[in-house]
Amino acid sequence: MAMASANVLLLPEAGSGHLMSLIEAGKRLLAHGGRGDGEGPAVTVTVLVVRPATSESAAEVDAHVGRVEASGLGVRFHRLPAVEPPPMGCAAGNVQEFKSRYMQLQAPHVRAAAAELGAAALVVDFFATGVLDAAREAGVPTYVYFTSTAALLALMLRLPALEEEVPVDFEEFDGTVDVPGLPPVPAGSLPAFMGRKESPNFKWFVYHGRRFMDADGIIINTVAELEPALLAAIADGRCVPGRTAPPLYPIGPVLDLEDKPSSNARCVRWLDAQPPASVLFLCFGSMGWFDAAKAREVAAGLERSGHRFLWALRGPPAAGTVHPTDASLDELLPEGFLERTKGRGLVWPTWAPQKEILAHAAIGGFVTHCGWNSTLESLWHGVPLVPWPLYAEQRLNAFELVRDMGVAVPLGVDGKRRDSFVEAAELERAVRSLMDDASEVGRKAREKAAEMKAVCRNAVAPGGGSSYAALQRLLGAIRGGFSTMTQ
Ligand SMILES: COc1cc(-c2[o+]c3cc(O)cc([O-])c3cc2O[C@@H]2O[C@H](CO)[C@H](O)[C@H](O)[C@H]2O)cc(OC)c1O
Ligand SMILES: O=c1ccn([C@@H]2O[C@H](COP(=O)(O)OP(=O)(O)O)[C@@H](O)[C@H]2O)c(=O)[nH]1
Repeated sequence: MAMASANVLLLPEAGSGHLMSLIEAGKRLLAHGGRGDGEGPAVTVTVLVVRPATSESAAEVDAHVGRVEASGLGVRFHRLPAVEPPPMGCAAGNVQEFKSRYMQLQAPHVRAAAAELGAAALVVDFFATGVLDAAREAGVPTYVYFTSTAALLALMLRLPALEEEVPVDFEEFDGTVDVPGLPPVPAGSLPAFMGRKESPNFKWFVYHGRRFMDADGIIINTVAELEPALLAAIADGRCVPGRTAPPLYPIGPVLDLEDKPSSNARCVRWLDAQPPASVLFLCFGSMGWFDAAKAREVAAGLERSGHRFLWALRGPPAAGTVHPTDASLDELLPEGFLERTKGRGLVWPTWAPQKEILAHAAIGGFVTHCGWNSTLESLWHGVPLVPWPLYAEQRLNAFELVRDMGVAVPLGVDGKRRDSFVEAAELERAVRSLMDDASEVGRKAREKAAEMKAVCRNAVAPGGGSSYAALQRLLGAIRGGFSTMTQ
């Protein structure tokens, strides 16, 4: 008798960044799934869409879901009923708690959807471990999809023990923290929201760290060869001694890398006229923005460095929103800056076509907020980095890029006394150290980035690649569990 397709349900966090990443992973499952032994595909993928709590986020999610639906790739969508958000806004300081509680409230609807849609497996965002029990009760094997690094995963697995081991709050701790697989991590490189142990955000990350161990597997957007020591430490049980970690599936880089027609944006055309590897690109993710005080330091640092640059500069979000606005250059930049740097620099005051820019031969370095997607995009194109972390887990990413992977040169960011502030002289120093031909530090970072480009591309190559193989193992596990369920 022919076997039915295994329907894999995906539960992304209710916002567009994590949703896009999980949908990309879903596309890979579909593409690798192949044909079943009947007429249809071996695997189908259905995204459970959680209604975001804000209208800003809902509009983004609707737009992205609409695009994927229209693409005809076969990803299906199932909208979960609306739930009343937890009684708190998305105010600064409680974001991790809000996301975790909001996802936990979806549990009854996830269980109902699993029954209605006939789930072979459920893959949940890392903010959604609060639905694991409901999935287990419904008898559905459940995997966590981790959108960030193996370093953050190792830290979160270690967090319940670290909470006991470190006698004070991390924000008051001057020492280093042991994350197996990383050099000792200075407390200042831990995510800021982990600063106080009594904060709900910290407690939720401890909770998620514990719950990851209950999953049937952890799918992670990294490449085995990018973070080998960390993945080995997790798999060998060094993060949670005495317990066997769930199987790990490093399937990255999970990025939307399809060839798209050129955007023909003016900033890309401007790059066409620049020499190879001569331009420094500065861009700070979907939520990074600068006030005039910070922007003036950047302008002065770039001007004094003498290097070419393309700077995607955004201004503060409008009241009640999280996304930056287009920059008002007159308000943010020092007088005369644009005239003085004309020809060797371009300030781009709106959303930039980042992937196309990083792919351009003129780009020689990237000053980044260290968002993990931006980092992977940079490595995919072999572009070395200058890390300027701003929010979420980015301080840890910055530490790993410099100290572990060696693909970045260090930048002194004052995150303790001043909110991620960088002095002009420090930026100038870091830019020179990456971009000057004579810089030994820069040469090493460029070499490492080129090595990582090869690593990323080899990983997804059909047949021998490590990410390709991890996807095959994952599909085998899902299909194997499914055939047992349907016998
Ligand atoms: C990784 O730790 C955190 C990530 C986030 C976070 O959450 C998030 C939620 C959304 O609904 C939409 C988003 O765009 C988004 C982005 C985001 O941070 C970025 O996530 C990327 C992965 O997709 C990547 O890891 C970047 O480095 C992050 O900057 C939020 C958070 O606390 C609020 C985290 O601790
Ligand atoms: O001006 C911009 C800013 C960001 N991005 C894209 O937005 C994503 C940002 O994801 P990341 O994980 O780096 O950071 P986040 O914005 O989620 O903090 C990446 O794919 C970038 O290419 C972009 O295309 N243009």
